[in-house]
Amino acid sequence: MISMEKSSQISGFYKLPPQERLAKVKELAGLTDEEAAVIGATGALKWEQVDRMVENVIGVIPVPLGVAVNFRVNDKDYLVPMAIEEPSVIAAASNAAKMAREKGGFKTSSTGPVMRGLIQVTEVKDPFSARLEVLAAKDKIMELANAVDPILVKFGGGCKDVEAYVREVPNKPGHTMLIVHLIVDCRDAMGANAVNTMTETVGPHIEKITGGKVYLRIISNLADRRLMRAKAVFGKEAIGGENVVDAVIKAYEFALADPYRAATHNKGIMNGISAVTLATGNDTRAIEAGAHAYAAITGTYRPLTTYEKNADGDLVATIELPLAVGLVGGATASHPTAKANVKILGVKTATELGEVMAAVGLAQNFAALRALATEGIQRGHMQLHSRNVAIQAGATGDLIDRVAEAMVKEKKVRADRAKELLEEFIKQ
Ligand SMILES: CC(C)(COP(=O)([O-])OP(=O)([O-])OC[C@H]1O[C@@H](n2cnc3c(N)ncnc32)[C@H](O)[C@@H]1OP(=O)([O-])[O-])[C@@H](O)C(=O)NCCC(=O)NCCSC(=O)C[C@@](C)(O)CC(=O)[O-]
Ligand SMILES: NC(=O)C1=CN([C@@H]2O[C@H](COP(=O)(O)OP(=O)(O)OC[C@H]3O[C@@H](n4cnc5c(N)ncnc54)[C@H](OP(=O)(O)O)[C@@H]3O)[C@@H](O)[C@H]2O)C=CC1
Repeated sequence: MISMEKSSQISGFYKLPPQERLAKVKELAGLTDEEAAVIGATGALKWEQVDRMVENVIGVIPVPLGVAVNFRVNDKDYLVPMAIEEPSVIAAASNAAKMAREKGGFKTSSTGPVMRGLIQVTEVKDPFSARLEVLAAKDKIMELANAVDPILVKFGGGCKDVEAYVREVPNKPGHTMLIVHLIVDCRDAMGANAVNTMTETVGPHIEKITGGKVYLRIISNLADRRLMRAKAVFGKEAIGGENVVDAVIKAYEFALADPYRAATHNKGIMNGISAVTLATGNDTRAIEAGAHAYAAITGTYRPLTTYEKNADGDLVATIELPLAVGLVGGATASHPTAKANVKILGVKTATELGEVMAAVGLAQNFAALRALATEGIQRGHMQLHSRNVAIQAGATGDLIDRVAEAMVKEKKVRADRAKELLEEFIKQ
């Protein structure tokens, strides 16, 4: 925190070289040499690379990168890079993927890499008539949109359709807006820049057609035309018996019945999906926004997965959610670690990436539900979290594992106990 007598108003901060910004922040925030050095350790990334990725750069914050194993998706094996700070997530994904293999792993499908670009048209006198005029001018609108992205069109993508909706403004009864949607196939791009450019390009033409005033022109993160689906059958014996099948179904029903539980259920899914999103340099906020908006698309917030029992008594699990991820554009192609991670994964298209991510989300959710509905989450999770607790208590070297193991054995994974154990071990 900056002390009271120092101001955070620093005009031109962004014009400084990153190391000078770091020095300034060090002075203002009273960082030690060691703290400043940690922030400034850019590792394999060069200062000029990070400085061009975002603004006001002073360093990097490395996040652990792990690889989930055992994934078999559509009869192909994948190593899944996951960037995440939370322990037990990667172990859990690998655990579920191992159990899924017995019945063939994951089967996936999708609706293709299609996004919606939104154009808000206000002050339209006759919105229902204007809507029809927009739809009638669809070909011209698509032509204008596609003219600004010939590369996307060359790859088979581009604006493919136009939709239009008259929306009532809830806090102003009787007051409407016309919302025009550009339906854009983004191929291997996430598509935000491409779609936003298209919406801005066609804006003036939409004003001409409708006689209204165009305001916002922006992609929608509720990517309901870019749905990724995955399914797996977990054999009852492989997961611990028919009672475990029933227990997982009950856990799912809890999420169906109660939005408070559904939020945590979906958080567990996103543990896996966000970790792959980050590892591949994709936009974690776009993915999270899309997933949670889709979970609430019926008006009730619901789990993104389903669980049921088949005729053999095995557990059948499915997932469906929007996943707007790309292999070109954004940081996906500019961040060297993201590029290497895509190589580890071995996906060739953005849709293949999205489908594998759906499988990871399903695996993650199943592992968590199985643990929650049987022994509880803490045994597996806390066992792995115990090392963090030991480090927080000041343990280093061999002492980290000794303190962690002792806490797990005692079933007391707590900071105060870690400190006590550490003191005991140091005295010995
Ligand atoms: C943690 C496990 C996997 C232990 O599970 P276990 O039964 O002790 O594992 P196992 O010894 O039988 O091993 C099975 C496989 O799991 C993997 N595995 C096993 N251990 C490791 C490890 N140390 N490091 C890496 N991988 C590991 C590994 O692939 C292994 O296969 P093998 O290599 O032996 O052929 C299990 O208890 C589990 O799946 N727990 C679920 C944990 C979880 O979901 N964590 C997420 C964080 S909690 C949260 O944020 C979400 C939540 C829970 O709130 C969501 C919700 O409420 O729905
Ligand atoms: N609401 C949101 O989610 C928003 C997100 N963003 C950000 O936008 C970025 C993603 O935008 P995006 O449009 O994907 O990125 P880019 O604009 O960087 O990349 C997409 C472009 O790459 C070119 N391209 C080359 N090969 C292909 C191919 N095989 N498939 C598709 N396109 C190809 C296309 O044409 P060309 O070469 O002509 O450009 C395409 O327009 C992310 O950084 C995201 O964080 C930005 C605004 C809002």
